[in-house]
Amino acid sequence: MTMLELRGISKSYGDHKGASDVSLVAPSGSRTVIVGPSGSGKTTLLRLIAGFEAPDAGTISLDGRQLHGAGGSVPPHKRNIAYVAQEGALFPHMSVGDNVGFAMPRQAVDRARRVDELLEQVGLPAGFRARRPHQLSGGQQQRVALARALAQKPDLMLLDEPFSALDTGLREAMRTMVGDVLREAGIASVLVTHDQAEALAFADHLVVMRDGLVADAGPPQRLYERPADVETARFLGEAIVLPSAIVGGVARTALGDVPVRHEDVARADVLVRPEQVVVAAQSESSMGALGRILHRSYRGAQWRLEIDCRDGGVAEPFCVDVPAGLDLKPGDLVRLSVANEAHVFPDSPT
Ligand SMILES: Nc1ncnc2c1ncn2[C@@H]1O[C@H](COP(=O)(O)OP(=O)(O)OP(=O)(O)O)[C@@H](O)[C@H]1O
Repeated sequence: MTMLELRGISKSYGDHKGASDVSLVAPSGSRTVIVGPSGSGKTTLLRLIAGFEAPDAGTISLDGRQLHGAGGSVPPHKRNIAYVAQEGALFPHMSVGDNVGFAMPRQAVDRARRVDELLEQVGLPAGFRARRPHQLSGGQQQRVALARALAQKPDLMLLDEPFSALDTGLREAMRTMVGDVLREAGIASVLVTHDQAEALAFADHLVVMRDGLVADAGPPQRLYERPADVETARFLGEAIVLPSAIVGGVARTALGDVPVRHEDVARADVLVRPEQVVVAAQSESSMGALGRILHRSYRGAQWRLEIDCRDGGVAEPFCVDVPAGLDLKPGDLVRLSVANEAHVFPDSPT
């Protein structure tokens, strides 16, 4: 079932196009992530969904109820949508308890109990209720902002880069916590981020934006493994793009023959992810394409090798992680092959 539906949404700021004819369908109860480079239109889309701005064209509906369209626009406070911004945006002059209880009637008898429950839900002790925002760390402020948003009992939670000010470890912990809290509360969400790893980890429905347009959308695994185009592939991770001919379900590439699901064509671009590349010392194997190690960097359990296979026909050097036990150094020659199926880009030249 469809939860959120945007049809033909456009929004310009003077000559700048924030969003161009965006259509997007988020499934019911989903955790949708909008990801894209800076300036691609992610925040614009979120603000249009929240109702902070009106689109120049198009319709927006939530659970079958039209929020914006020919019939007019529902004001933001009547959309029952919560918005958590990058910095949390807590009211600085109010206590944590008053921030969280902001949307609750002041005289409600169970207000204090409900505030404590919400604080507990986001992992904060009830003792924090009397503190002011400046007495909290960045992560704690984000937890309070989330509790305040949950207090609204929204139909949809919009999260605009809510973890970007946090350091890596805390960021991951917060992301997991937010995902769990939203799942338990049964609240659908749309998260905006420019971080592809975060997008892949949080999403069950991923939307990649570029220049105000939706470049690709679907389950994250599908987008990572079978992206619509080369730019999306590169945005979501390291991508080795190999021109090839396809004959009988096999792509003839510079890194050897690779099975593909595609009809025969004389020329197609094939995507190989680095984790599919098998690297062996030249002394160990005489099979596969020949490459040379340009650099290596230590990553604890692995080495990241930058490999040059331009003589073999791969246009650019690429990086592959190998187990730390594999003693391969810059200058060494290696044999390369590809494991598993590869993806053929649908817009490949034929
Ligand atoms: N209020 C505004 N006035 C003029 N131009 C705007 C306004 N808001 C956004 N834009 C422009 O619209 C485009 C999309 O901006 P938006 O903030 O949606 O991008 P974004 O993908 O969220 O970027 P970031 O990751 O840097 O936050 C940009 O070119 C931006 O300069």
